[in-house]
Amino acid sequence: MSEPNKKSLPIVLVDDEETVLFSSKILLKTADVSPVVTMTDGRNLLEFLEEHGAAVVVLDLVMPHTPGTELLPRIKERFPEVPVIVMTANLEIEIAVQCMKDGAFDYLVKPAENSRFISCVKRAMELRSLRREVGTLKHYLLEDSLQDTEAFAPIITKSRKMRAVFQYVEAIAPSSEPVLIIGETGVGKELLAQAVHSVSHRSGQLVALNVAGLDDNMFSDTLFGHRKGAFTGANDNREGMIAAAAGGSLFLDEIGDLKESSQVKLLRLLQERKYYPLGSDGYMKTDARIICATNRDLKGLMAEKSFRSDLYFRLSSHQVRIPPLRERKEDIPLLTARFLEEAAHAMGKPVPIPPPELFHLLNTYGFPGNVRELRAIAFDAVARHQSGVLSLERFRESVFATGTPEESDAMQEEDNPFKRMSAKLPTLREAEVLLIEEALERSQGNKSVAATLLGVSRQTLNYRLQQLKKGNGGRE
Ligand SMILES: Nc1ncnc2c1ncn2[C@@H]1O[C@H](COP(=O)(O)OP(=O)(O)OP(=O)(O)O)[C@@H](O)[C@H]1O
Repeated sequence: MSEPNKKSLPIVLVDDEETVLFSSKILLKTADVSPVVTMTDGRNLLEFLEEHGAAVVVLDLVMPHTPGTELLPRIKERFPEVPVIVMTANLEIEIAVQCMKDGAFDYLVKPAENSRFISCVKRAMELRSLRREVGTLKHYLLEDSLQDTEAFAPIITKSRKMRAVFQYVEAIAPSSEPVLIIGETGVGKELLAQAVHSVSHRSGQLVALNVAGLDDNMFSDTLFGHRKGAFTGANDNREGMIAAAAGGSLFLDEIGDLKESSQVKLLRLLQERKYYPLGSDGYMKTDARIICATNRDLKGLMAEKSFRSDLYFRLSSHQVRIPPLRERKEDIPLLTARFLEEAAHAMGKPVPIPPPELFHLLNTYGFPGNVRELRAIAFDAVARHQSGVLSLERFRESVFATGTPEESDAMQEEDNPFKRMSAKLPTLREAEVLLIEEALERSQGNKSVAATLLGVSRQTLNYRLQQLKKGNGGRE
């Protein structure tokens, strides 16, 4: 059966006794299980499932028109993904065995104990949601397609790795479990968090909070809000961000920097879906989906005991890693073109033409600041540009000569290859050969780019190459 949409699928109760239906519906509602649809006649069931689908079917076995024993095999044949719980007043072990053979999820004897009934329905719902997720994942992996391209439109990419990320995000969209987005700084985690929210079509809004640097009180107050008089200066009730995210998503950025005392509170929120505003004895409930992101190594932080492992495991039910830009270089031209255009519009200049060798040059670079760094480089180049074709030299300066002071120091101390040489230094000629070879390799043989990397003109590089070929290393 095709999934009709991503809304919550109903729990369908089928029983000829209206009173049983009524009390079961109320019972499920009080346990937060909804939506519930009831039917007194099993003859309409298959048609209903065809049209609306179901999370779970609870089926009475003894009914006048179509007994549950007849319906069960037909449901399993046409809708194998829907778990069916069968109920009967008679405890007949042979019927139970037959139902389980026919694919029933579980078997309950009427009148079923309330807690057993609820837990059975909840387990069946979990199974259904897993089947739904696996089904969607399979569909994406086989079809390589996205249903909601709009949601991902702000993320510019043609990388297969990113496409796989989108497919995964779409597959987990209906789930209400948290999502953890990891990746280096500037890879686009916040953009992806927005896409996770858009693709899940929740009715509420996306509310974002950067938790780095928040002490525990600030974290609790910002997230959970407070009641009037909770502390000095709390003159009014204030709603927290979690309330603003009702029906939507809460994005917690820099989660690796969350203080340990706040980690406990977040864990409780995730587990119980409840929170206490500061100064309140009564709890509030939330249905907001939690999306977290970090560029820190959470496993490393767990090993150092600065990030709780129970929180990590709770957060990472759905984990998404965004690859760094150097692992998807095919995105560099697209992103550069977009950023040059954006920069030109922002600065009221005509969109500049990138020089043909630009992408070779950019491909040689590792982009530690990822897309954010590329964006900054493009904006800087446009700011300094006058007209026509952009100067490759401008990019070279941005890319290779704008290391931070710390980076320059590190270069002197650690990365200077000569410092590590215990034996004799290479001669100038040897060093020149090595440098030229390395530049040509990095630029994949493109001489203009190699020359730019070496800080000389193409003519000079050609001249040096000719001299080296002749074997005189440039001696006149
Ligand atoms: N694929 C992309 N297409 C367009 N813009 C992008 C893309 N990826 C990132 N950006 C832009 O790069 C900048 C950084 O992205 P973002 O803030 O999402 O990164 P981040 O991974 O959350 O970084 P940090 O870890 O430092 O918070 C933003 O201006 C964002 O719009």
